Amino acid sequence: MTQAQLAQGNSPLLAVRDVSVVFGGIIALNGVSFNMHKGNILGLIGPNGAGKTTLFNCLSRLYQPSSGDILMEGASILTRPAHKIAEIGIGRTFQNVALFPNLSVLDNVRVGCHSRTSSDIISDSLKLAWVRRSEADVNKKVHEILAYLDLEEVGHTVVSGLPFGTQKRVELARALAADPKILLLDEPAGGLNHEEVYVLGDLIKKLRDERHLTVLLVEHHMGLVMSIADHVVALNFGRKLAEGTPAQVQADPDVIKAYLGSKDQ
Ligand SMILES: Nc1ncnc2c1ncn2[C@@H]1O[C@H](COP(=O)(O)OP(=O)(O)OP(=O)(O)O)[C@@H](O)[C@H]1O
Repeated sequence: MTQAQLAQGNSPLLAVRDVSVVFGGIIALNGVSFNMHKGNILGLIGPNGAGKTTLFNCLSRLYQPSSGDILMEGASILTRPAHKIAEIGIGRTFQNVALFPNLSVLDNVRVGCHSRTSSDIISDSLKLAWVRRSEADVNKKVHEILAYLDLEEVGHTVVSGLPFGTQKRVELARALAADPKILLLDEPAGGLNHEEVYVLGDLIKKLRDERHLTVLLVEHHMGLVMSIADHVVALNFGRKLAEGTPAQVQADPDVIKAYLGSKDQ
């Protein structure tokens, strides 16, 4: 058990309970359960078609499980629509980046703050004092996040003109702007070069250590997962194959077999 788990009495921040997802005749997830503990990085791995994206989409509420439950701080998230998950502290990034390409970096990150501000059209148009205060707070926060992620220099640049690696960092900045407790990262290393993956790994660890974020990382890049995850869950054919520390999962015969194929093949 990690220090973080000991400190919180081992009750999970997020609990996946016996989750199954069936698409027509295909069982994409079959009774998957695991816990995510505060301040941990959890790596979700598995070969192609294992069910990682399906589970990620359940956590971000794009898919509704056919059975089972997902609890955040003890309360089910399954009644919440996808556009309301930021309010309960779940942030996400997308595999292929889903920013507003024609807006600046600053404006994209401002959008992320929106889920945590409570303005309305009348207060906005009258520029009431509390709206002005809230705008100032948003600007302060956006600049703090850009500085944290080393994006200040490109703050006024339109996103579509930026390299892919930088766009991924902008997406991370937008997710952080909503003050998430849990950050769901969908293949963040996809499309990055060796050096960028290394920098990304350091950044994710920094978010855990300095901002006390809990991170779920769906990733094919084994080097990244095994070097930064506190806990790893391996899926195969929709079932949980193994879980434990990176070293335990890497040494698990069923995991090795799933990745390499059996000797008979
Ligand atoms: N919308 C869908 N409709 C029908 N079947 C689906 C759907 N989404 C996923 N599946 C099936 O569910 C299974 C799990 O797929 P999923 O995409 O979750 O796996 P994955 O581990 O993310 O794979 P990859 O690493 O290739 O992205 C696969 O058999 C897939 O074909």
